[in-house]
Amino acid sequence: MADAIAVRGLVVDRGGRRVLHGIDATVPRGSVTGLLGPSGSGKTTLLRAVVGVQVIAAGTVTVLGAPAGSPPLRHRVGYLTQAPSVYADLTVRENARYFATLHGRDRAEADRAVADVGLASAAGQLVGTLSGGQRSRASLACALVGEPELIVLDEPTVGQDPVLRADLWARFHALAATGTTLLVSSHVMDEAARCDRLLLIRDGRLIADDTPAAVRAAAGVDDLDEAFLRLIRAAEPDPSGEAR
Ligand SMILES: Nc1ncnc2c1ncn2[C@@H]1O[C@H](COP(=O)(O)OP(=O)(O)OP(=O)(O)O)[C@@H](O)[C@H]1O
Repeated sequence: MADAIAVRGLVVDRGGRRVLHGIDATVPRGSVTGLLGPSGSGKTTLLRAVVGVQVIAAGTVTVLGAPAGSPPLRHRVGYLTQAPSVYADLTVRENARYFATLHGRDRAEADRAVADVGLASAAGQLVGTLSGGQRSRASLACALVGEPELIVLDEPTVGQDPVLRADLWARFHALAATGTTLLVSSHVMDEAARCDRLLLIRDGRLIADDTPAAVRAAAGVDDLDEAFLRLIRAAEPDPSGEAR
């Protein structure tokens, strides 16, 4: 199966500082791949490079066979940023229908996207009056409504309760089963366990690119939380300055 994303030697500087140090990674089509790592490790920067909104210093990012951010990808890639990107003065339904129109989708598809994120009962509510978690789901509906082939989600489940989180993950896997590729960043380890593959990043370097089972095996523990801690510690330089 061809890869949906191929990242080769990706180097990114932000604010005069190197934040990605030569990342090599692939994301298979039709999978849910989790991007995990401590705060500030470079997850959002990597996602920005994949959707083509990040200036890069070196390397290549190929998405669905084309250079990241190139015009043919505009309707093929969906991106959910951490900051909600919906219109506060429109209702949830109006937002979804607006984004649906941009992608040549009809009203029924917009309404289905709203229902899929559990917002059917708030469809007529102004986005500006929603809770933070609801607003983030309204953004998610707008990112999904065009049915892009690749969906890049930056912490889509922050602020959601456990039942909603489980529903959203079921939705992600249902999309992957139809051939859609999802790349999802998260801080939450129980979400890592739900992924087909994991990319673990620390200080701008990839320290694991594998299945959850292989990550557990590599660390020698069953608990994914503990496995990540071990892999992160193993990648830390020891006091003599040598990598362990
Ligand atoms: N606009 C910016 N200007 C300068 N430095 C930035 C900018 N945005 C991010 N950085 C720095 O780049 C590094 C990586 O940030 P990034 O947002 O990619 O991390 P992250 O893993 O997504 O973090 P979090 O989990 O907290 O969202 C951090 O050190 C951050 O301070």
